[in-house]
Amino acid sequence: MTHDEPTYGYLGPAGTFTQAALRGWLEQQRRDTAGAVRPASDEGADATTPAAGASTPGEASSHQTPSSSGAPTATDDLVAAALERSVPFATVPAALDAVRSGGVDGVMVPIENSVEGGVSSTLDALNAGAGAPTDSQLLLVGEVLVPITFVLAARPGTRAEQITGVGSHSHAWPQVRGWMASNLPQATYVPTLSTAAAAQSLADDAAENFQAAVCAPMAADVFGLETLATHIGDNAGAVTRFVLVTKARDAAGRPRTPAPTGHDKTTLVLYQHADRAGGLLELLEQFATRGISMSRLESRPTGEAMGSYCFSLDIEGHIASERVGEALMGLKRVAADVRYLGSYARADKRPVDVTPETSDEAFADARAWLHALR
Ligand SMILES: O=C(O)C(=O)C[C@]1(C(=O)O)C=C[C@@H](O)C=C1
Repeated sequence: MTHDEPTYGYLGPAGTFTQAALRGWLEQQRRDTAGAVRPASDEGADATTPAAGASTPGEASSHQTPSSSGAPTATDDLVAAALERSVPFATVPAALDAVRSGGVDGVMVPIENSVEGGVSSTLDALNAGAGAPTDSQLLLVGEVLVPITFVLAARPGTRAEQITGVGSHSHAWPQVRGWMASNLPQATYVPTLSTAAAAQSLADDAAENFQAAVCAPMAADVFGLETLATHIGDNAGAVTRFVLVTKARDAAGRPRTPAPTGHDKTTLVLYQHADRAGGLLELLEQFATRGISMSRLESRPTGEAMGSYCFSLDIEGHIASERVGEALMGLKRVAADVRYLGSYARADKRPVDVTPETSDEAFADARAWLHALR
């Protein structure tokens, strides 16, 4: 993009949880850059480098912090303006394509839910471009956690007994299945592209085979629906994790990986050479021997043949650290393909746990020792 201020996309329409995640990420960026205080790092973060994410769309600014009085501030205005410029996309692949083509600078997409697990469509769409030429590769540069609260919404005046179908996103429905079985057993599920898309169809009188939507409270507001029931999620603590995706390189050809913060994670996709006993163990050993903890691991079909899988995973630590770098080199030797999807700050800011024998210093000492022997 050539304009000064970045433009973001999200899985839309307005009122999705993904839009809420984008708002949360923009607010966090503004707080971080306004505060401009770097956390102490165990992973090579350097007090002179910009805060994580500042090299991504969102950009550093010297604007004031939000006021404690609650009065609107310049920071609030900037977030509101960024949201105003943001673009809804009907599907995750469409949103990622817009980043690749330069139509937007970054997009927020759902990747993992605490009840339903990985969002397969996102994992597959991210991986689809990861083996592509460098100029169309994508990079994860940040994450956001959003607590999920569902409502049942319908056109004003709709009565419960008139509801024979309920529209929602495929990841939302399993999170309310118990409530539906107890409260609307007659209703069948109708899949929609997002929770807010179901609400929008009702508002537009375009819903086919459903009279109510499972969506965020915000979507019911945006589309002028009546809320028939609140807090209908089966798990009150449900959380969805979203990631901000940009192009791997900016217009000047610089890599966009944000600087280490000391509380980073790295997302990878690994391919085995051939299915054989201990194949996955061989990949995971690369992390274990370097004291690297994993926070997500799932297998996804490669689509090439029955039983052919790759592994999508998140590990603790930043690619700039010695231990993660060494693990990636180890993987490069033993795996058929290693796809790096990004290193970025954890939303919960939990510091990476580094033991003395896996610290950057320990790796540097060992290398110096070997060098002296050779
Ligand atoms: O449909 C939405 O509102 C979304 O933002 C998508 C999505 C998802 O893909 O998991 C996000 C959070 C909820 O868990 C359900 C749906």
